[in-house]
Amino acid sequence: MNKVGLVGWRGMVGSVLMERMQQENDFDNIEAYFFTTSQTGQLGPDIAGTPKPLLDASDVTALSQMDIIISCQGGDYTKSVYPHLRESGWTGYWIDAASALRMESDSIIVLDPVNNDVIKQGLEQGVKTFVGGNCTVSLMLLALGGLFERDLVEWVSPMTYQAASGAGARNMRELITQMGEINSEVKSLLDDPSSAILEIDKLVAEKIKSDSLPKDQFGVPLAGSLIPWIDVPMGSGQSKEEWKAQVEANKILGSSRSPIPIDGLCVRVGAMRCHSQAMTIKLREDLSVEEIESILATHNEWVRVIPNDRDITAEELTPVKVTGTLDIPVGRIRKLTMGPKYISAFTVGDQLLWGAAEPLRRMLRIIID
Ligand SMILES: NC(=O)C1=CN([C@@H]2O[C@H](COP(=O)(O)OP(=O)(O)OC[C@H]3O[C@@H](n4cnc5c(N)ncnc54)[C@H](OP(=O)(O)O)[C@@H]3O)[C@@H](O)[C@H]2O)C=CC1
Ligand SMILES: N[C@@H](CC(=O)OP(=O)(O)O)C(=O)O
Repeated sequence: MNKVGLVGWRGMVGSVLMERMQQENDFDNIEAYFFTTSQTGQLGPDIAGTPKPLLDASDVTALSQMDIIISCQGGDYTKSVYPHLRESGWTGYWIDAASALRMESDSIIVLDPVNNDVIKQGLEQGVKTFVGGNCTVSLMLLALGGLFERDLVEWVSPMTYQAASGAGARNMRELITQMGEINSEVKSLLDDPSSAILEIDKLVAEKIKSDSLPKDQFGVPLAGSLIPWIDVPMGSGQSKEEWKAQVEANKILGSSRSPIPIDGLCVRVGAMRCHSQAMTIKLREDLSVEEIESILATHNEWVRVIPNDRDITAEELTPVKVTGTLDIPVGRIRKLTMGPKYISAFTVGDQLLWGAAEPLRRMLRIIID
């Protein structure tokens, strides 16, 4: 059995990965070793047989005993350990959630329902580094996979509504705390049906703007508001999150032709762990909505086309419906007034599952099966 080293297993992405690996009995097919950056020697998780002491995640000699390493520890860890490990002569498989190695020429961004052929070809050619894609990119490609597969997309402009989880566990806590504090501020007025809504609104606005609202993580309020910027600025005027859409999507697709333009604005909203995206798409052909729906629905087993109906959309095409599942609903598909080749679509996906952990878990299975 392959020796598999797990780094970052107790973080948010890592915990979701552990859960999925248990659900799919992946531990039956590997010899698991748990590493840590902060708890060396402490007893590891009760996941894969008898708990063993945790190994030091900075110990290149210990890491190099592994056939496969999966890291959900983050980009700083990858940058500090990966080069030394490779320099030491280690030729095992490195599977990573962090963005650090995504655009390297000797790595493949993994999303096997979309680029299984690229992955298989890479394995045959001896590629050993496989990285999960940015969450919004992976979720968009799973939703629109059918159109990309048939080369029907001339360009896409995704406008995102990204959940707090993308910024980390502490940010999720901060969002809920903000929500609670805002509610507390007007609780007695809310309980009184005859109270004036404008008074409630005034107090809520004052609370959101006040210094007493906790905002150490996001820097500004998120509850009752939104943040139209994610990650650092690029010289192009894009945020880094926006820049990733085109470069990563085209790398995943492995297209040999000139890159498909993919660009839009990325916005943080007060959802917990599901990212949503409203997309304007220019197709290369004038297809009927029925044809488009059929192409999308048959691409992979997780995508679900939601009819462009008000009640069904409100029930099925929301973060609340999708959270904790591998479903990728895509709806609001209709022709736009700009012309017959312009369509809209809206999609939602769990950014910790398909957006982070699941592509890594599936890559492990591709290697070991
Ligand atoms: N959050 C996201 O949406 C996505 C994240 N990623 C990538 O995954 C990386 C990890 O992200 P994420 O899982 O959110 O990071 P977390 O902050 O949840 O976990 C990272 C590490 O922090 C350490 N840690 C310290 N205190 C705790 C604690 N109380 N509970 C759990 N872990 C603790 C753990 O390392 P140790 O056990 O060694 O101390 C853990 O592996 C990111 O840096 C990013 O590169 C990729 C896609 C999406
Ligand atoms: N940047 C994403 C989460 C993330 O970790 O992305 P990446 O894996 O590309 O660094 C978000 O904030 O929603």
